[in-house]
Amino acid sequence: MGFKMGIVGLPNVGKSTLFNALTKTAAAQAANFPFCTIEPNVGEVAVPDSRLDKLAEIAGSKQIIPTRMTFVDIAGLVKGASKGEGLGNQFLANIREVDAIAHVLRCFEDGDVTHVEGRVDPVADAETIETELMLADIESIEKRLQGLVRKVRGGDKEAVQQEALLRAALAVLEEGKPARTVQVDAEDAKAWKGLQLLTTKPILYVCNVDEGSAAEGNDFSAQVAKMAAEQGAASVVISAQIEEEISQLEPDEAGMFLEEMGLHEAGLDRLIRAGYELLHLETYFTVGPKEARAWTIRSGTSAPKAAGVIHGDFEKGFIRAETIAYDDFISLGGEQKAKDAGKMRAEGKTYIVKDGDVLHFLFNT
Ligand SMILES: Nc1ncnc2c1ncn2[C@@H]1O[C@H](COP(=O)(O)OP(=O)(O)OP(=O)(O)O)[C@@H](O)[C@H]1O
Ligand SMILES: [Mg+2]
Repeated sequence: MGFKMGIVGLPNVGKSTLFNALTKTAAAQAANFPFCTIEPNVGEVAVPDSRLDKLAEIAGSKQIIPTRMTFVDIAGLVKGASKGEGLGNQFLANIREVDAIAHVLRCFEDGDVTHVEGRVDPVADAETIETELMLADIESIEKRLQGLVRKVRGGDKEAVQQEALLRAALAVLEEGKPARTVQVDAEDAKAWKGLQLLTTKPILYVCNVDEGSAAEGNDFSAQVAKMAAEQGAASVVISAQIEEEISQLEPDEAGMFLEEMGLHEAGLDRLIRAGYELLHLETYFTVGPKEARAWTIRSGTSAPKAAGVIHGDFEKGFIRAETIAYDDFISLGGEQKAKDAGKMRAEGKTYIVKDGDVLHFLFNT
């Protein structure tokens, strides 16, 4: 499965710098010129979770394997992109494939780093990008509606449902609002998601600030936070440049550096967690002497589906999940002690896995 966040924004705002920091590589070329990135860069990032270390310590696990999330560094978008300006709309398709958008906004002043609009104004930049995504959605909806005409006439149920959803999206888009403002009934949720409209993707605004503002943010990031709150979106403050420097350091060096900067944790950890929350993701654990491992599920996932994240056979042959809540595992001192205290539950097919559950699956082969 795996969840994907797309890093989106105007050219030269620090997207590739952020990507390199996240993936602790220099895989993406980051440089002070617009349209530096053309082909998307894809990387997997470990999701930080201190619970995993505690579980491993108690169980004496030899290996710790965090769960992962994919980030995609996408080429810069400009005004008119949906009409072929800049690098055009070829890479709007890259955005279509992601589950959520990390929208990087330039919140630093630096005369040496070119801003494509010649001024620093993150709220206006956000609107520019959102407008392009809305225009791209309108264009793709109009095309798709034409393609559906025949099937709808023929009474094809799926086509009728799609048409209704596309029209609902088009109505709000034509009022200048993103498609995510459409209220969708539960029975349409799956078809709605299947439309892959760009402006239905949840957004995390990433305020890329100067070094000195990494701890507290600045006026620009405050404006973004206000805008995000009005939209019901999330925002984080980060200095991509510093994060890239930190990502090159050894862990204890990085800790000292963070303290000097007045930061409690790397901004990247906050960003990854915010992405996780944005997608309503949760973690369960498998813990043994060999390894302690974290796995990602959507909140509300049943035990067999959760088992399927590890292996399809686990889902198909699912019998039950021996379950210990994280707090019980920790406070009682491990699996055996939790079992002795009657805190290991046998959960069946209808059990909804909870964040932090320590699971052991029993299955037929
Ligand atoms: N917080 C920051 N403070 C100062 N300079 C920064 C900051 N973040 C990034 N930069 C600089 O901005 C320039 C552009 O960065 P980067 O190449 O990451 O942008 P990009 O958004 O990927 O651009 P493109 O869309 O062209 O691929 C680089 O010179 C980088 O060092
Ligand atoms: Mg780039």
